[in-house]
Amino acid sequence: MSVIYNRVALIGLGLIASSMFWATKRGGLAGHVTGYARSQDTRDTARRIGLCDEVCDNLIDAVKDADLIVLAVPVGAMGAVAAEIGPHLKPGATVTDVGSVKRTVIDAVAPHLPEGVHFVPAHPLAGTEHSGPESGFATLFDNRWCLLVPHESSTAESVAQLRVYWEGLGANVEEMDADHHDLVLAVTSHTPHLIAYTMVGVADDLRRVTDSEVIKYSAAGFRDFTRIAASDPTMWRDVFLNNKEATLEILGRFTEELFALQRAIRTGDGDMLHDYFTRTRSIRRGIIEAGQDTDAPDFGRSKLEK
Ligand SMILES: NC(=O)c1ccc[n+]([C@@H]2O[C@H](COP(=O)([O-])OP(=O)(O)OC[C@H]3O[C@@H](n4cnc5c(N)ncnc54)[C@H](O)[C@@H]3O)[C@@H](O)[C@H]2O)c1
Ligand SMILES: O=C(O)C(=O)C[C@]1(C(=O)O)C=C[C@@H](O)C=C1
Repeated sequence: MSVIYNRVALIGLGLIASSMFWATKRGGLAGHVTGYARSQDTRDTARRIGLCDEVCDNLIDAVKDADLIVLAVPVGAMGAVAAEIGPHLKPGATVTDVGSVKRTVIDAVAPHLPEGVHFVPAHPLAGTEHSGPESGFATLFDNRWCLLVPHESSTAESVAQLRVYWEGLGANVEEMDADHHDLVLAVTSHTPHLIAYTMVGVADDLRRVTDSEVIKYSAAGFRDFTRIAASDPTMWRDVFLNNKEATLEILGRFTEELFALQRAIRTGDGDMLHDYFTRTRSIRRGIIEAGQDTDAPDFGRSKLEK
Protein backbone atom coordinates (compact mmCIF):
# COMPACT_ATOMS: atom_id res chain seq x y z
CA MET A 1 0.00 0.00 0.00
CA SER A 2 1.14 3.55 -0.55
CA VAL A 3 0.49 6.82 1.24
CA ILE A 4 -3.13 7.96 0.75
CA TYR A 5 -2.96 11.13 2.87
CA ASN A 6 0.23 12.99 3.74
CA ARG A 7 -1.04 14.17 7.10
CA VAL A 8 -3.83 12.60 9.13
CA ALA A 9 -5.21 14.03 12.41
CA LEU A 10 -7.03 11.73 14.82
CA ILE A 11 -9.27 13.54 17.31
CA GLY A 12 -10.35 11.51 20.38
CA LEU A 13 -7.82 8.76 21.03
CA GLY A 14 -10.09 5.85 21.95
CA LEU A 15 -10.76 2.39 20.52
CA ILE A 16 -11.58 3.52 16.97
CA ALA A 17 -8.90 6.20 16.55
CA SER A 18 -6.18 4.01 18.05
CA SER A 19 -7.17 1.10 15.82
CA MET A 20 -7.12 3.46 12.83
CA PHE A 21 -3.61 4.54 13.81
CA TRP A 22 -2.25 0.98 14.07
CA ALA A 23 -3.95 -0.02 10.81
CA THR A 24 -2.63 3.13 9.12
CA LYS A 25 0.91 2.20 10.19
CA ARG A 26 0.44 -1.39 9.10
CA GLY A 27 -0.56 -0.26 5.62
CA GLY A 28 1.80 2.73 5.35
CA LEU A 29 -1.25 4.84 4.48
CA ALA A 30 -0.14 8.20 5.90
CA GLY A 31 3.05 10.22 5.99
CA HIS A 32 2.44 11.68 9.45
CA VAL A 33 -0.30 11.12 12.02
CA THR A 34 -1.09 13.64 14.73
CA GLY A 35 -3.43 12.89 17.61
CA TYR A 36 -5.35 14.91 20.15
CA ALA A 37 -7.31 13.82 23.20
CA ARG A 38 -9.09 16.08 25.64
CA SER A 39 -7.60 14.63 28.80
CA GLN A 40 -3.95 14.92 29.78
CA ASP A 41 -4.11 11.34 31.03
CA THR A 42 -5.08 10.00 27.61
CA ARG A 43 -2.38 12.07 25.89
CA ASP A 44 0.22 10.75 28.34
CA THR A 45 -0.89 7.17 27.71
CA ALA A 46 -0.82 7.74 23.96
CA ARG A 47 2.76 9.02 24.14
CA ARG A 48 3.82 6.13 26.35
CA ILE A 49 2.52 3.45 23.95
CA GLY A 50 3.66 5.20 20.76
CA LEU A 51 0.16 5.97 19.57
CA CYS A 52 0.45 8.63 16.81
CA ASP A 53 3.64 10.11 15.36
CA GLU A 54 2.91 13.26 17.36
CA VAL A 55 0.45 13.78 20.21
CA CYS A 56 -0.60 17.44 20.41
CA ASP A 57 -1.67 19.21 23.61
CA ASN A 58 -3.89 21.47 21.61
CA LEU A 59 -6.68 20.64 19.16
CA ILE A 60 -5.74 23.34 16.66
CA ASP A 61 -2.11 22.19 16.40
CA ALA A 62 -3.33 18.67 15.65
CA VAL A 63 -5.58 19.68 12.73
CA LYS A 64 -4.07 22.79 11.14
CA ASP A 65 -1.87 21.09 8.52
CA ALA A 66 -3.88 17.89 8.15
CA ASP A 67 -5.20 16.55 4.84
CA LEU A 68 -7.59 14.20 6.63
CA ILE A 69 -9.18 14.98 10.00
CA VAL A 70 -10.96 12.11 11.73
CA LEU A 71 -13.48 12.98 14.45
CA ALA A 72 -13.50 9.94 16.73
CA VAL A 73 -15.22 11.35 19.81
CA PRO A 74 -18.64 10.38 21.19
CA VAL A 75 -21.47 11.38 18.85
CA GLY A 76 -22.70 14.11 21.22
CA ALA A 77 -19.29 15.83 21.19
CA MET A 78 -18.81 16.02 17.41
CA GLY A 79 -20.47 19.44 16.91
CA ALA A 80 -18.38 21.19 19.59
CA VAL A 81 -15.13 19.76 18.17
CA ALA A 82 -16.12 20.84 14.64
CA ALA A 83 -16.89 24.36 15.87
CA GLU A 84 -13.45 24.63 17.43
CA ILE A 85 -11.46 23.31 14.45
CA GLY A 86 -13.54 24.82 11.62
CA PRO A 87 -11.64 28.13 11.28
CA HIS A 88 -8.24 26.38 11.32
CA LEU A 89 -8.66 23.77 8.59
CA LYS A 90 -6.52 23.72 5.48
CA PRO A 91 -8.45 24.48 2.25
CA GLY A 92 -9.05 21.24 0.36
CA ALA A 93 -8.81 19.10 3.51
CA THR A 94 -11.25 16.26 4.12
CA VAL A 95 -13.10 15.98 7.44
CA THR A 96 -14.62 12.64 8.33
CA ASP A 97 -16.12 11.15 11.48
CA VAL A 98 -16.62 7.60 12.70
CA GLY A 99 -19.80 8.18 14.72
CA SER A 100 -22.33 5.40 15.14
CA VAL A 101 -25.16 7.76 14.16
CA LYS A 102 -25.09 9.84 10.99
CA ARG A 103 -28.00 12.32 10.65
CA THR A 104 -27.48 14.32 13.86
CA VAL A 105 -23.69 14.24 13.43
CA ILE A 106 -24.00 15.68 9.93
CA ASP A 107 -26.38 18.38 11.18
CA ALA A 108 -24.05 19.22 14.08
CA VAL A 109 -20.74 19.21 12.16
CA ALA A 110 -21.45 20.51 8.64
CA PRO A 111 -22.41 24.11 9.58
CA HIS A 112 -18.99 24.62 11.21
CA LEU A 113 -16.87 23.59 8.22
CA PRO A 114 -15.64 26.32 5.86
CA GLU A 115 -16.20 26.25 2.13
CA GLY A 116 -13.52 24.26 0.33
CA VAL A 117 -13.31 21.62 3.07
CA HIS A 118 -14.87 18.28 2.13
CA PHE A 119 -17.04 16.49 4.66
CA VAL A 120 -17.33 12.73 4.17
CA PRO A 121 -19.05 11.13 7.19
CA ALA A 122 -18.22 7.46 7.78
CA HIS A 123 -19.04 4.60 10.12
CA PRO A 124 -16.88 1.50 10.49
CA LEU A 125 -19.07 -1.42 11.58
CA ALA A 126 -16.47 -2.85 13.90
CA GLY A 127 -15.81 -2.51 17.58
CA THR A 128 -15.42 -4.19 20.91
CA GLU A 129 -16.71 -3.50 24.41
CA HIS A 130 -13.36 -1.91 25.29
CA SER A 131 -12.55 1.78 25.07
CA GLY A 132 -9.64 4.18 25.48
CA PRO A 133 -6.22 4.59 23.85
CA GLU A 134 -4.89 1.16 24.82
CA SER A 135 -7.83 -0.80 23.42
CA GLY A 136 -7.04 -0.42 19.71
CA PHE A 137 -5.44 -2.98 17.40
CA ALA A 138 -4.51 -3.01 13.70
CA THR A 139 -6.85 -5.77 12.58
CA LEU A 140 -10.10 -4.31 13.97
CA PHE A 141 -11.44 -3.28 10.57
CA ASP A 142 -10.25 -6.27 8.55
CA ASN A 143 -13.08 -7.60 6.42
CA ARG A 144 -15.63 -5.41 8.22
CA TRP A 145 -17.91 -2.90 6.53
CA CYS A 146 -17.26 0.81 6.57
CA LEU A 147 -20.23 2.88 5.42
CA LEU A 148 -19.57 6.26 3.80
CA VAL A 149 -22.35 8.85 3.86
CA PRO A 150 -21.13 11.61 1.50
CA HIS A 151 -22.27 15.12 2.34
CA GLU A 152 -23.03 17.79 -0.30
CA SER A 153 -19.71 19.50 0.51
CA SER A 154 -17.75 16.42 -0.60
CA THR A 155 -16.44 15.89 -4.11
CA ALA A 156 -16.23 12.59 -5.98
CA GLU A 157 -12.43 12.72 -5.50
CA SER A 158 -12.62 13.26 -1.73
CA VAL A 159 -15.05 10.36 -1.37
CA ALA A 160 -12.92 8.11 -3.59
CA GLN A 161 -9.79 8.97 -1.59
CA LEU A 162 -11.46 8.16 1.73
CA ARG A 163 -12.74 4.90 0.25
CA VAL A 164 -9.20 3.88 -0.71
CA TYR A 165 -8.00 4.81 2.78
CA TRP A 166 -10.66 2.65 4.48
CA GLU A 167 -9.88 -0.20 2.11
CA GLY A 168 -6.25 0.19 3.15
CA LEU A 169 -7.38 -0.07 6.79
CA GLY A 170 -8.85 -3.46 5.85
CA ALA A 171 -12.54 -2.60 5.43
CA ASN A 172 -15.07 -3.23 2.69
CA VAL A 173 -16.66 0.09 1.79
CA GLU A 174 -20.19 1.02 0.74
CA GLU A 175 -22.07 4.29 0.45
CA MET A 176 -25.39 4.90 2.17
CA ASP A 177 -27.86 7.70 2.80
CA ALA A 178 -27.80 9.09 6.38
CA ASP A 179 -31.42 8.35 7.35
CA HIS A 180 -31.27 4.86 5.92
CA HIS A 181 -28.00 4.28 7.79
CA ASP A 182 -29.62 5.30 11.08
CA LEU A 183 -32.59 2.97 10.55
CA VAL A 184 -30.41 -0.01 9.56
CA LEU A 185 -28.11 0.52 12.56
CA ALA A 186 -31.09 0.86 14.90
CA VAL A 187 -31.99 -2.71 13.88
CA THR A 188 -28.54 -4.27 13.72
CA SER A 189 -26.68 -2.51 16.53
CA HIS A 190 -28.47 0.08 18.63
CA THR A 191 -31.60 -1.83 19.72
CA PRO A 192 -29.63 -5.07 20.34
CA HIS A 193 -27.33 -3.10 22.64
CA LEU A 194 -30.32 -1.69 24.53
CA ILE A 195 -31.74 -5.19 24.94
CA ALA A 196 -28.40 -6.45 26.27
CA TYR A 197 -28.17 -3.54 28.73
CA THR A 198 -31.71 -4.33 29.91
CA MET A 199 -31.16 -8.06 30.31
CA VAL A 200 -27.99 -7.56 32.31
CA GLY A 201 -29.80 -4.98 34.45
CA VAL A 202 -32.60 -7.50 35.12
CA ALA A 203 -30.07 -10.18 36.07
CA ASP A 204 -28.32 -7.74 38.34
CA ASP A 205 -31.59 -7.09 40.18
CA LEU A 206 -32.14 -10.82 40.47
CA ARG A 207 -28.65 -11.35 41.82
CA ARG A 208 -29.67 -9.60 45.02
CA VAL A 209 -32.17 -12.39 45.56
CA THR A 210 -30.15 -15.39 44.45
CA ASP A 211 -26.75 -14.31 45.65
CA SER A 212 -24.08 -14.86 42.96
CA GLU A 213 -25.83 -17.64 41.02
CA VAL A 214 -26.54 -15.51 37.96
CA ILE A 215 -22.86 -14.87 37.46
CA LYS A 216 -21.69 -18.32 38.55
CA TYR A 217 -23.98 -20.22 36.19
CA SER A 218 -24.22 -17.73 33.35
CA ALA A 219 -24.35 -19.57 30.04
CA ALA A 220 -23.00 -18.47 26.67
CA GLY A 221 -26.01 -16.37 25.64
CA PHE A 222 -26.00 -14.31 28.81
CA ARG A 223 -22.22 -13.98 28.79
CA ASP A 224 -22.49 -12.43 25.31
CA PHE A 225 -25.01 -9.98 26.71
CA THR A 226 -22.66 -9.02 29.54
CA ARG A 227 -19.86 -8.37 27.02
CA ILE A 228 -22.05 -6.02 25.02
CA ALA A 229 -23.44 -4.37 28.17
CA ALA A 230 -19.87 -3.56 29.24
CA SER A 231 -19.55 -1.06 26.35
CA ASP A 232 -18.71 2.57 27.04
CA PRO A 233 -21.63 4.35 28.80
CA THR A 234 -20.92 7.79 27.29
CA MET A 235 -20.74 6.45 23.75
CA TRP A 236 -24.02 4.54 24.10
CA ARG A 237 -25.87 7.32 25.93
CA ASP A 238 -25.04 9.55 22.96
CA VAL A 239 -26.07 6.90 20.41
CA PHE A 240 -29.56 6.60 21.88
CA LEU A 241 -30.03 10.34 22.36
CA ASN A 242 -28.99 10.88 18.73
CA ASN A 243 -30.83 8.03 17.02
CA LYS A 244 -34.01 8.53 18.96
CA GLU A 245 -36.64 8.14 16.26
CA ALA A 246 -35.29 5.00 14.58
CA THR A 247 -34.50 3.30 17.89
CA LEU A 248 -37.98 4.03 19.25
CA GLU A 249 -39.53 2.71 16.04
CA ILE A 250 -37.60 -0.58 16.26
CA LEU A 251 -38.16 -0.86 20.03
CA GLY A 252 -41.92 -0.49 19.43
CA ARG A 253 -41.85 -3.40 17.00
CA PHE A 254 -39.66 -5.41 19.35
CA THR A 255 -42.09 -4.88 22.22
CA GLU A 256 -45.05 -6.03 20.09
CA GLU A 257 -43.23 -9.23 19.15
CA LEU A 258 -42.18 -9.80 22.75
CA PHE A 259 -45.78 -9.47 23.92
CA ALA A 260 -46.88 -11.97 21.25
CA LEU A 261 -44.27 -14.47 22.48
CA GLN A 262 -45.21 -13.78 26.10
CA ARG A 263 -48.84 -14.53 25.27
CA ALA A 264 -47.87 -17.75 23.46
CA ILE A 265 -45.96 -18.92 26.53
CA ARG A 266 -48.81 -18.01 28.87
CA THR A 267 -51.46 -19.74 26.73
CA GLY A 268 -49.24 -22.74 25.93
CA ASP A 269 -49.27 -22.01 22.18
CA GLY A 270 -46.38 -24.33 21.24
CA ASP A 271 -47.12 -24.08 17.51
CA MET A 272 -46.67 -20.34 17.58
CA LEU A 273 -43.36 -20.62 19.44
CA HIS A 274 -42.11 -23.39 17.15
CA ASP A 275 -43.05 -21.49 13.98
CA TYR A 276 -41.41 -18.33 15.29
CA PHE A 277 -38.14 -20.04 16.21
CA THR A 278 -38.11 -21.93 12.88
CA ARG A 279 -38.34 -18.59 11.04
CA THR A 280 -35.54 -17.00 13.08
CA ARG A 281 -33.31 -20.04 12.62
CA SER A 282 -33.68 -19.81 8.86
CA ILE A 283 -32.56 -16.16 9.00
CA ARG A 284 -29.36 -17.16 10.80
CA ARG A 285 -28.73 -19.97 8.32
CA GLY A 286 -29.30 -17.56 5.42
CA ILE A 287 -26.65 -15.21 6.83
CA ILE A 288 -24.12 -18.05 7.11
CA GLU A 289 -24.88 -19.38 3.61
CA ALA A 290 -24.45 -15.87 2.18
CA GLY A 291 -20.97 -15.79 3.78
CA GLN A 292 -21.92 -12.74 5.88
CA ASP A 293 -20.97 -14.14 9.27
CA THR A 294 -17.69 -12.60 10.31
CA ASP A 295 -15.92 -14.01 13.31
CA ALA A 296 -15.13 -11.86 16.33
CA PRO A 297 -11.72 -10.16 16.07
CA ASP A 298 -8.75 -12.08 17.41
CA PHE A 299 -7.79 -10.16 20.56
CA GLY A 300 -4.66 -12.25 20.97
CA ARG A 301 -2.87 -10.63 18.06
CA SER A 302 -0.27 -7.93 18.46
CA LYS A 303 -1.30 -4.41 17.51
CA LEU A 304 0.80 -4.34 14.36
CA GLU A 305 0.44 -7.94 13.23
CA LYS A 306 -0.89 -8.35 9.68
N1 LIG B 1 -16.76 1.30 20.13
C1 LIG B 1 -17.37 0.86 19.04
O1 LIG B 1 -17.76 -0.30 18.96
C2 LIG B 1 -17.59 1.82 17.89
C3 LIG B 1 -17.69 1.30 16.60
C4 LIG B 1 -17.86 2.18 15.52
C5 LIG B 1 -17.95 3.54 15.75
N2 LIG B 1 -17.87 4.02 17.02
C6 LIG B 1 -17.97 5.48 17.21
O2 LIG B 1 -16.64 5.98 17.28
C7 LIG B 1 -16.58 7.12 18.15
C8 LIG B 1 -15.48 6.86 19.17
O3 LIG B 1 -15.80 5.68 19.88
P1 LIG B 1 -14.68 4.84 20.64
O4 LIG B 1 -15.25 3.48 20.84
O5 LIG B 1 -13.37 5.01 20.00
O6 LIG B 1 -14.74 5.60 22.04
P2 LIG B 1 -13.67 5.69 23.22
O7 LIG B 1 -14.46 5.96 24.45
O8 LIG B 1 -12.74 4.54 23.20
O9 LIG B 1 -12.87 7.00 22.80
C9 LIG B 1 -13.45 8.26 22.69
C10 LIG B 1 -12.39 9.31 22.94
O10 LIG B 1 -12.95 10.62 22.78
C11 LIG B 1 -12.52 11.43 23.85
N3 LIG B 1 -13.48 12.52 24.03
C12 LIG B 1 -14.69 12.46 24.60
N4 LIG B 1 -15.29 13.65 24.54
C13 LIG B 1 -14.43 14.48 23.92
C14 LIG B 1 -14.46 15.85 23.55
N5 LIG B 1 -15.50 16.60 23.83
N6 LIG B 1 -13.39 16.36 22.91
C15 LIG B 1 -12.32 15.61 22.63
N7 LIG B 1 -12.22 14.29 22.94
C16 LIG B 1 -13.27 13.76 23.59
C17 LIG B 1 -12.42 10.50 25.03
O11 LIG B 1 -11.61 11.00 26.03
C18 LIG B 1 -11.82 9.26 24.34
O12 LIG B 1 -10.42 9.38 24.28
C19 LIG B 1 -17.97 7.30 18.73
O13 LIG B 1 -18.61 8.32 18.03
C20 LIG B 1 -18.65 5.97 18.48
O14 LIG B 1 -20.05 6.13 18.30
C21 LIG B 1 -17.64 3.20 18.09
O1 LIG C 1 -18.57 -5.79 18.52
C1 LIG C 1 -18.97 -4.97 19.31
O2 LIG C 1 -18.68 -4.97 20.50
C2 LIG C 1 -19.85 -3.89 18.84
O3 LIG C 1 -20.76 -3.58 19.54
C3 LIG C 1 -19.55 -3.20 17.58
C4 LIG C 1 -20.64 -2.34 16.99
C5 LIG C 1 -21.85 -3.24 16.68
O4 LIG C 1 -22.93 -3.04 17.20
O5 LIG C 1 -21.67 -4.14 15.87
C6 LIG C 1 -21.04 -1.27 17.94
C7 LIG C 1 -21.23 0.01 17.56
C8 LIG C 1 -20.86 0.48 16.27
O6 LIG C 1 -21.18 1.71 15.91
C9 LIG C 1 -20.38 -0.49 15.34
C10 LIG C 1 -20.15 -1.75 15.74
